[in-house]
Amino acid sequence: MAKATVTAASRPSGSSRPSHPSGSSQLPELKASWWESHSVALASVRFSAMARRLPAVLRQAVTIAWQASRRDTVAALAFNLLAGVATAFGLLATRGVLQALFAAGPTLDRVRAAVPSLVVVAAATFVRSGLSIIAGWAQARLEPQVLTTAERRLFELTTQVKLAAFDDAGFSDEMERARNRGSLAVQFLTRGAIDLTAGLAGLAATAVTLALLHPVLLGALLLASVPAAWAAVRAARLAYLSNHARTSRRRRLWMLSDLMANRATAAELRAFTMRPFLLREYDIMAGAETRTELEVVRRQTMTRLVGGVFSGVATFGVYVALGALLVDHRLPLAAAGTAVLALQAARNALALAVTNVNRVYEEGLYFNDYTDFLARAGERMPPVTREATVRAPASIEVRDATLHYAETDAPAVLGANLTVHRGQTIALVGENGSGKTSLARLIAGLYHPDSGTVSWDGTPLSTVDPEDAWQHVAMVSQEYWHWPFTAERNILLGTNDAPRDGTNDAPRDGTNDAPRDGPRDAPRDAPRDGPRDGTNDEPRDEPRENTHDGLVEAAARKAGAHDMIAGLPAGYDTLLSRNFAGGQDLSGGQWQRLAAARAFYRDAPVLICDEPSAALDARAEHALFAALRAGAPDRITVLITHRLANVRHADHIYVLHEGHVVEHGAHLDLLAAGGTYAELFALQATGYTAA
Ligand SMILES: Nc1ncnc2c1ncn2[C@@H]1O[C@H](COP(=O)(O)OP(=O)(O)OP(=O)(O)O)[C@@H](O)[C@H]1O
Repeated sequence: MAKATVTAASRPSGSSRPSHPSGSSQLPELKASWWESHSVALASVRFSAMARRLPAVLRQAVTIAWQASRRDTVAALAFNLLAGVATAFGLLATRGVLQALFAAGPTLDRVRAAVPSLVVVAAATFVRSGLSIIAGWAQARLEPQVLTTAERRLFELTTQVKLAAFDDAGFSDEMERARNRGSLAVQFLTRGAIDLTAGLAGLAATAVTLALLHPVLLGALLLASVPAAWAAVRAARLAYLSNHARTSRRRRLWMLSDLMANRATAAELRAFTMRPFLLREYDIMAGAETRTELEVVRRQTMTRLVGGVFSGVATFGVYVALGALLVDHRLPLAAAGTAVLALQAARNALALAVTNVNRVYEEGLYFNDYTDFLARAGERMPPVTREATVRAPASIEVRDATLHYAETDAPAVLGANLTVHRGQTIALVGENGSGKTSLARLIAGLYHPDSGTVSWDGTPLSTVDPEDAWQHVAMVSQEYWHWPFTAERNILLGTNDAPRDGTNDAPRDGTNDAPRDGPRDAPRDAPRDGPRDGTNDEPRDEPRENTHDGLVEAAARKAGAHDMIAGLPAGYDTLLSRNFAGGQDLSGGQWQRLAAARAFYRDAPVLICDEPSAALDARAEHALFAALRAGAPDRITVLITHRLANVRHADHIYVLHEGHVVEHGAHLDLLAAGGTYAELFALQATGYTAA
């Protein structure tokens, strides 16, 4: 039996409370993220800088569209460009029509002379419409593919970045922006880029026509475009800046709305009469939000007004130039008539182009958040270290391990040392915040220590692909998620077995090397003995060890969850989420049983149980620990619990205080040592024995 060791540790000092100014929100200010200064700088660029930026944004949009579908990208761009060419043909043919009509001679002869050009005009109009429709079709096909590509890329990274990334306060903000707006921006940007192409193609067509009619008209057209483009870009920038400034307020509003209209908070909200406080917070946030929005709308309207006035003046100037050329006899009447039509078409094309310059610029800013997040997340990927591989470990050794979470001063774990062999159970105990969960995360390879090592069979986890290690870990964590899947899928989570409902996770190789009693890959539609809806006449007393269903059921039984699941309306097939039609919810203890069943099903050689019985009733707790003890000889078990009666069977107990291991040893040795463990144990025991 190991000797108990007791070391000294200092006690925590007192804490101070933040004070809140009265009359303002009592919710603390959300922290600014790294990207804020970056994107403010980006959003306040001048018109010229924006124009320089557009090609790069467009190139990025086309690149992502290209990745989504080459065929549709080419089709959308090419058909829009061809439609522009058809527009130019149509306009030039119009000049032929007007020339023929304005020529001298009898009306019938003039009309006859105009017919060939009229046919070209009609054909050009027909072709242009057809090309635009096909381009629109390609664009409509492209957009959902682009969105899927962008989202898929995002989720590939968010599910793979180091767990430590989530401890960075800015990361969730960045992720939210990229997820909520950034991915959508990719779709809008693609739409904007293609519409901009269409607008520019139309503009180019009319510009070519005007240049052929008279070069001066081209200059006039360009001059007329500037005010409208300026107004559009400025309005977009105002919208972006206001949106950007409102992010943290909107998040708070969202949080408040979730607190006030949520089943989970409804009871506590009432019992603690929190309604006035929450409504007041809402009023403060929503009031500020509305004021900001109204101010933005006012400034946008002013901008558009100024842009409109200048645009009108510029257009008037163009018509004056046209009139002067006509009076000067430097432009024939037919050409002047064509120029009027071309200018009309140019105005439409310009409106399309300007609207989409606006959109592309604005979406480009959001898109930038998306690409920046991808880059930032890419930096936080686990290192691709395949120097070594790990198999189911026979021993785990922690040497002088220290762990600091991001942006915290005090280490969560400080110089921890422990060794555990297969067949052993170690228990981590200590006060709240003493570092138990953090140490368990190090053991599981979810975090790597800042200094020191965690080795499995002598291989440091920092040198292996983390997924290699996680395949050998099962975890009943303190804060397990209520996965909105069926009861069965909740037990199967993350394993390579296919559920009967076909919502299988992507298969992973070698989920578990440890031999199991029965096959884990039984076919999805393996014959079932009877209904699983809980109305079965013949209760399934004996698990069918060698079938897929049998293994799920056996795990549920070990966790004391089978009877509960069998009693659900559709048994193992019951959806455990009230968000779905026919979905059910479970009590806290029932969810915890399910979490334990998941760990038993995974049957991994390393089992981490972090407060696995916190919500269980006494009988269920007793059964759970009996099941854990029964499986202990085949695995390494790490047990964290505040109920010390449950750790007395552990082979070795580690007592933590402020990240230090301050005592360790077997139960009886620690009692004999008379340290913190003995004190806490006696305290709990008194609770049961006191009269
Ligand atoms: N993700 C995190 N980011 C920053 N600090 C964290 C994080 N997780 C834990 N901590 C801090 O690290 C310290 C140790 O936390 P840990 O969860 O390991 O304690 P614990 O002993 O498991 O506590 P409990 O008994 O309450 O579960 C605490 O001070 C906690 O505030």
